[in-house]
Amino acid sequence: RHLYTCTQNSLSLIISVFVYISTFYQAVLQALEDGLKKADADPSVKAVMICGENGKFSAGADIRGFSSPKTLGVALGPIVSLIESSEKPVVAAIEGVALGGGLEVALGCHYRVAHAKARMGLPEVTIGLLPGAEGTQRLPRLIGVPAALDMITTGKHIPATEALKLGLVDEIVEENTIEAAIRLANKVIGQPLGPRRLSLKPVPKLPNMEAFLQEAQVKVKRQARGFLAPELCFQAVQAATQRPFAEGVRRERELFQVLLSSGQAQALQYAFFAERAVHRWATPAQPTAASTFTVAGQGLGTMGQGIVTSLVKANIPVVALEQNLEYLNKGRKAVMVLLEREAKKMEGGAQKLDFHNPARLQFTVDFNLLHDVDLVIEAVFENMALKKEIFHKLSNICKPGALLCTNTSALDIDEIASATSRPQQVIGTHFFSPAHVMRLLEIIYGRHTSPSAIATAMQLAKDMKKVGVVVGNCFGFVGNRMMFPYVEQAVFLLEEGSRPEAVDQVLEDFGFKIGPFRMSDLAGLDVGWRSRKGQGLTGPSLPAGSSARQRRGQRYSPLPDLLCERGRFGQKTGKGWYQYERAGGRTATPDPWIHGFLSQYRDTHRIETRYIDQEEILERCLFSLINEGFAILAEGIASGPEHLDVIYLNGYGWPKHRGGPMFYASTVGLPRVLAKLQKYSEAHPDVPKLRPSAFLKKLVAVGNAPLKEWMSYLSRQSPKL
Ligand SMILES: CCCCCCCC/C=C\C=C\CC(=O)SCCNC(=O)CCNC(=O)[C@H](O)C(C)(C)COP(=O)(O)OP(=O)(O)OC[C@H]1O[C@@H](n2cnc3c(N)ncnc32)[C@H](O)[C@@H]1OP(=O)(O)O
Repeated sequence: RHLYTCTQNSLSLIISVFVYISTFYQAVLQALEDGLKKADADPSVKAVMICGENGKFSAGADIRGFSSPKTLGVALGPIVSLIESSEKPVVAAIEGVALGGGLEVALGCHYRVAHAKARMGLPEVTIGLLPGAEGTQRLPRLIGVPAALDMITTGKHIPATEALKLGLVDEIVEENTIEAAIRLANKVIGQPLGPRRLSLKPVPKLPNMEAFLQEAQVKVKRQARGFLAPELCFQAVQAATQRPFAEGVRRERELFQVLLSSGQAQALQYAFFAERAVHRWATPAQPTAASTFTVAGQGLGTMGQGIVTSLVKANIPVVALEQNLEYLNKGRKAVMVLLEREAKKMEGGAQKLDFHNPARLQFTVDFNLLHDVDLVIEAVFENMALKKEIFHKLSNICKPGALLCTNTSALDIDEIASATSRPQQVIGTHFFSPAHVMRLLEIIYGRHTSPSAIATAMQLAKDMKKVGVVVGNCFGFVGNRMMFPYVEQAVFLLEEGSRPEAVDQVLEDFGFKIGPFRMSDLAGLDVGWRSRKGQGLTGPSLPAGSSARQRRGQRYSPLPDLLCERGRFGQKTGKGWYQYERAGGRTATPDPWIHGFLSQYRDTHRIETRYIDQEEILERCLFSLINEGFAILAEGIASGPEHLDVIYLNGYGWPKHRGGPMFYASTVGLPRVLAKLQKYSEAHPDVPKLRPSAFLKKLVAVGNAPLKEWMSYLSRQSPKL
């Protein structure tokens, strides 16, 4: 909004462009263009400095504006060229963030000065696009192909210190960035600008450029699994290595248009805002212990270790408790290994991990040390009796205001709370494994959980840099409840004639990192087996005379139980739905034993084997999961479809470029989802999860309502959501 220019010795005017989350970026671009032209034409102006406002350079374009193609990055390209071609040195003063179009503007400048705390990146790939304002052509010329490819295909934000090492910025400062940029501008007045114009520079050569690119392309393709943007980002950078600048820019624009019309960009942009909408979710109450928790982690198994590690990473003081010294020492060792690893990753960054200080992290077997903590996260074995015993003890020992959280993936929060004298302070916190890596935290409120307890758990998620999603209490909550019918269909498909590798392949082609059978093998088949035994579906508590393939009048497949009875627990035993090179091995190979076992099983149960095509595999698995999502919304277990999508994107490996299951359903079209469910349900009348939910039917009946209107068709919402 202001134009300062540097005269020989004094500062008179600076362009200050604020494009942080602005919906007016067209106006900003115009102002930038006008200001530059004015500065160029004014002989009293000797140099130009571009900065942001309020300590932020630019977060790039307003993502909401991407729905109208005319207002896109391509409009920025000529302005970046204009900056670069200026006859007066232009210096970028980068504070806060320089992202996307913001960083492309900085790349057009002849010099870049950054504050030590600034972050830079080209995150377009994460919203399904590529840097379309010549960034894919300038960045490799500045920092080389490997580093540029890494930044552009991952979209990662890098700290200023790393940017300096890469040569992305010329200088970093701890104090006033703008003054430093002006100093630099004054210093370079009169120096030749040719060598500072990135479009004129060759892309730095690599001795093995072709081999490097080939390898990089394979890696990008492997990781992308149908997600177009990383591959097209790669192609744009590759063009920089093969063509002159202007031709590279033309290629960049072509690829940008492909992405824009792919549908994937819309899905990713939906996901971006869905995550923020879930973050914004608030109860009328305030958190009781915001940001000053002392947390006790109870139980140092795999989950507990991850939870303690993420608490320490979040700079929250932790008391880690185990039931005996043997388990404590084992847990402590594992936590220390994780923390050392995390500390290494953070080396060179602004933040240090403080975990050798007993005031920050303490290990104990003494329950009484929990007396003063603000919040406890219990992470013991998934067993109701054990959890109730612990909650009873916690309720007696912890101070009156302390929040009691249980890490459970399916158990009833109300029943756990009933063991305490303070059910209003009991809440479920479902972490995902590995808990120090996975961002999702399902926060489950019970019948008596108070709004301030929910607010405190949300605050905890925020402090731990996790995506907290508040949901109601039901078996499996949201994520696992939707997962059950998906896995159930996968197993039914095996009964009917498919193979684990065929089902997995279809879902991996859809974009999941691993299909349901690889996932079961990884998680351990015994986990579900234990749960089914607990529910009386298999094992000794199964009533005598039960039919092998029916439970409570519904279709049931005993296949996973039969595998467990044979000791096939998955990766840990070297055999499950696949075979592995050894117990604990990770390379899954189709197992002829399983194929033989399945055909014998079909013979025994007189099931006619049939060929099942990819469409049926995909639809039965995904539509049954989505159908459950509609039931969850109708029951008021979640606030809206965005919440379900955020859970699936952050906790269940749902491919981001498909926007989440409910968004996906909206792109397929609800009438089609309904018609397919009806068809499969008629073919399998004993499978209730294929019966279309009443809410889905209603949305179709009102004319395929758009996703953002779905909730308005429900009369009942949970009072706590
Ligand atoms: C001086 C230089 C001039 C430069 C001119 C640039 C003109 C650009 C022209 C063309 C460019 C095209 C390419 C692009 O730039 S694509 C966009 C690339 N940028 C991004 O992807 C950044 C996305 N945002 C983030 O990563 C984060 O929001 C961050 C900026 C790091 C801030 O994080 P945090 O502090 O955690 O805050 P939130 O994420 O919660 O965001 C706060 C609210 O702001 C909304 N937001 C953020 N970024 C954008 C955006 N780019 N467009 C629209 N809205 C954005 C976000 O939704 C939050 O709002 P709400 O809670 O209401 O949803």
